[in-house]
Amino acid sequence: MSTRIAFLKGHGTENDFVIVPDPENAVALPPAAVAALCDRRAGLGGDGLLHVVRSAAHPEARHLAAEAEWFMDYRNGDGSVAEMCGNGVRVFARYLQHAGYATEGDLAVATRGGVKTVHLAKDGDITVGMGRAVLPEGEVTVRVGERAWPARNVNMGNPHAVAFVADLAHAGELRAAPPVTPATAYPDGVNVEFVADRGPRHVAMRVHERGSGETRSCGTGACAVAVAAARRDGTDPAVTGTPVTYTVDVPGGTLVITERPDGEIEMTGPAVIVAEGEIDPEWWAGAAV
Ligand SMILES: N[C@@H](CCC[C@H](N)C(=O)O)C(=O)O
Repeated sequence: MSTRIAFLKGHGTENDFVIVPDPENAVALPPAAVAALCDRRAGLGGDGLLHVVRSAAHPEARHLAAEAEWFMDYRNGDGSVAEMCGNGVRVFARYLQHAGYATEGDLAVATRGGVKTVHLAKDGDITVGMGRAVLPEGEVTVRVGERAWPARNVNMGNPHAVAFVADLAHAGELRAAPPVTPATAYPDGVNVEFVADRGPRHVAMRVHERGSGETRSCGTGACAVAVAAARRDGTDPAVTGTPVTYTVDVPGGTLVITERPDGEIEMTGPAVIVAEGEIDPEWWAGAAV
């Protein structure tokens, strides 16, 4: 008898994900199978995949099982592994609520970027504690065609290069990853954000995600942008002693990011479950080869 594999589809500010619930870590998900599921024409389609596993059942998260029952095994659309996904962790929590594994209140979720606390309300937006940003020394440069911008290196568990631009259209079509130099700043690749001002503590961004291409939102990217904007604007909460909140418009909606004087960052935004079903076993048999 063939294995039946369940899936759901969800999104957070239109950063969309295939969700594979697999509490006991019984489903093999090689990169080719992930890429096939995320394919927008021949698969289900998604910027990435959320593999929902009990921490105790996953070798990368077993040590976190006492802190967080669930592990977000996040994969990019090309099948590569990433440390963290800010929109993904909200959608992950929404799935746990939808499936009856979580109720209202605070929920700890293990990720490769550490344990994150998600605040679940009955409905409405979801807030997640994203932890602290790390800002490696040294400027980096982002290039698109003839244009080049100095950019801020911000690590939100995953790597980002944040470039402030006069016009988001200057990022062009973003069909390929924009070159970022020096390459040594990002040995594992980088997510690139282009940011334009919209008003006081209000910016808009576009993003080219490592392993996914241009997406309509990136939660860790929006946090990196808020952190870079606060340093640029003189509102760094570690310096002023006052929390600062930035509204970050993305092509798929709006995220609200607050950084506190101790460096802790909270992000609030929507998380939606769109559909659920079962993967055709015959298709699945061919997907991973
Ligand atoms: N869309 C995500 C980030 C997903 C991972 C990223 N592509 C990477 O490789 O680091 C988010 O919402 O944070």
